[in-house]
Amino acid sequence: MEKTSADSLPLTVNSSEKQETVCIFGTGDFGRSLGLKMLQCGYSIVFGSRNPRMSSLLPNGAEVLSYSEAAQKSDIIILAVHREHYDFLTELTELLNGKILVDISNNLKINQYPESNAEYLAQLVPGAHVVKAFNTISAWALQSGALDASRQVFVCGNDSKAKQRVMDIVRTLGLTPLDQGSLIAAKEIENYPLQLFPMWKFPFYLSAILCVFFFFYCVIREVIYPYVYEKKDSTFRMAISIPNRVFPIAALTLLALVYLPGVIAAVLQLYRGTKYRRFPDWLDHWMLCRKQLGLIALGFAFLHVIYTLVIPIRYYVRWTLRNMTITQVNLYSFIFSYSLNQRGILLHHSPFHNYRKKITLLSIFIF
Ligand SMILES: NC(=O)C1=CN([C@@H]2O[C@H](COP(=O)(O)OP(=O)(O)OC[C@H]3O[C@@H](n4cnc5c(N)ncnc54)[C@H](OP(=O)(O)O)[C@@H]3O)[C@@H](O)[C@H]2O)C=CC1
Ligand SMILES: [Fe+3]
Repeated sequence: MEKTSADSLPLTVNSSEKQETVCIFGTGDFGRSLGLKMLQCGYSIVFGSRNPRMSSLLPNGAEVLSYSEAAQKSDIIILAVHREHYDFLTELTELLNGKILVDISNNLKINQYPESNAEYLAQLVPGAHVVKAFNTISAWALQSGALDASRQVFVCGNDSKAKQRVMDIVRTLGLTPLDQGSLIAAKEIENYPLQLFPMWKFPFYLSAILCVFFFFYCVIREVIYPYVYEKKDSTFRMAISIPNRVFPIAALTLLALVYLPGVIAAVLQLYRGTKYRRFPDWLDHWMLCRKQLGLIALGFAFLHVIYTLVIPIRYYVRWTLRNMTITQVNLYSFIFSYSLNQRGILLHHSPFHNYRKKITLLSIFIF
């Protein structure tokens, strides 16, 4: 009873090829979004549901059956059900023997259960090949297509063939699979969505270290050194001048760190003579957080702009300018008075004396 609609036209698979059937258990938000995306990418979808007749809003072209009927239609089953409701699977253990079960579930708290949801699933259905995937992709991102922020799908599992098949699906959906190893890694993967900004940790620490280093370097050069050698107190520089020197240095250093891993990767590929070998972990991680490094660099550049705009209105700068003006006005009026004096005009009885004061006050007001 398969319907075809514009929604379900294959984008990446040749329509003459036989469509691979994938089963999705659960017709909730995530199940529906994933089902629609997979239909669009050329898969044939069978939903498993507690109430196949009641299920509404399902994408056109998908079949809805009971859990046991749906399980028989495919050897790969994606579980879009919360962990707390996994119990019903124990009745299906026979049916699920040898099948690939994809666990996409998340928890509400970090380390909520002693074992990961994927490992729990593997215990419930020992005959199935459990693979963890998709938990870092939201239903909204799948629907809206706004996947730029979360293209990465972390995949792990004990059976390499099963894992490979899931990674193929991930690629077909236009996402990037990242092999995280065996099912033990599931616990960490399940914690990712609960950690605030996981990819921001390294860039954040790095920029903090850079700032502290350059700040102390500038303090030594511009505050401690003048104090020791000239007994000059320049501590006020620590508020604006020095940070305004640190921000652009940090921004440029971070920008360089955004481009550097690409160059290292290119050199490594040339050296190895192939682009099909994994980069070392440190380079992989560095490449993955380039966007964050770039955004922090942009933040520093922005701070540099604000501080640069603030500098001319600072008391110290205004005071220096005023002093300079007063000195200049005094000098010119002295020269002027001197030349008048030379011509025999009595300085203190002439109107120029008062005039000189006015010029000085006017200049101060202007500056
Ligand atoms: N929503 C999201 O953005 C994301 C969700 N996930 C994970 O996907 C899984 C599903 O999430 P989501 O679709 O949002 O959740 P929903 O609550 O929208 O859907 C859960 C589905 O589970 C099925 N189900 C099976 N047994 C039960 C039961 N006893 N009680 C209630 N429902 C049951 C139901 O389908 P039916 O009625 O057809 O039987 C239900 O629609 C969760 O594990 C979640 O952590 C992961 C990443 C993102
Ligand atoms: Fe500048």
